[in-house]
Amino acid sequence: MNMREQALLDEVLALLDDPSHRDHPLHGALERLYRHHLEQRERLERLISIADGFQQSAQYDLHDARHQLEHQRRRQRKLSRIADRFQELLHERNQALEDVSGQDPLTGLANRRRLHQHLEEMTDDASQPFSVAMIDIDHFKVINDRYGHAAGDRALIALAKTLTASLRAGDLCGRWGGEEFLLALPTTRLDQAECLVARLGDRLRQLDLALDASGEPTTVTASIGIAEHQPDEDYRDTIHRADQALLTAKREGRDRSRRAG
Ligand SMILES: Nc1nc2c(ncn2[C@@H]2O[C@H](COP(=O)(O)OP(=O)(O)OP(=O)(O)O)[C@@H](O)[C@H]2O)c(=O)[nH]1
Repeated sequence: MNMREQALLDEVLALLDDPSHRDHPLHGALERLYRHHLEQRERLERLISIADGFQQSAQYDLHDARHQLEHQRRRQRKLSRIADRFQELLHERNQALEDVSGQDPLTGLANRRRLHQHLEEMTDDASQPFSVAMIDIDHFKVINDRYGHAAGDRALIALAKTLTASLRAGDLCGRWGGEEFLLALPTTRLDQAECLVARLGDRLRQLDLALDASGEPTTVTASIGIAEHQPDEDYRDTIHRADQALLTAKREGRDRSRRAG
């Protein structure tokens, strides 16, 4: 209540208390008005105090909710860090297992590590010539884009099967990475390797990957680079030459093989 209001009320109360005004005709009405005003003021103060209470409790609730939300967020961030680390560990472990087993997990073919070991052994046996062939499936990205990654995986498995089924005993087919395969062909001169690779190219071309829902055959072609190991050559250099020949095959239009010089 402000001071002016209080002064007015004091004045009214003094008038009401003054015995000389007791018989005044407006005395009763003024007294009722005064009491009514006091009651109204009391009610208003109660309402204000209830509203204050509500506001305070709402502030507490809001503060509490913010606190809980922040706590939840911190927990979520921590959990997601743990999950990420767990994924990393799992990945590292799988990688380690894959390395040890020497097997590509998708196709079951020899992995890159195993191919290295194998070629190193072949190089050590200096009495035997050998050739390598690097095979890269043409436009494989289109398969993934058109039919999805899972279908792409199925296609790689089917291609790997076709490759291994077409090889001679003693030949090794491995997955060099992605949609690239490497053949290690013992006791094989470049001409023989070229014949073998031509046969493989035909088989791959004829393979229906059966990915199209309409029943239309899905086929692919491959580009292949071949190189014969040279005496005293590091097998990595032989692979490099096969890779260069493969690039030439790609450049010259794909679906063909090229010999390394
Ligand atoms: N589904 C699946 N796709 C793979 C895998 N590894 C590699 N790829 C895909 O193979 C495709 C390779 O694409 P590019 O390197 O552009 O080669 P490309 O489309 O075959 O074209 P060219 O080699 O130039 O004829 C990419 O779409 C990769 O995602 C795999 O393990 N699974």
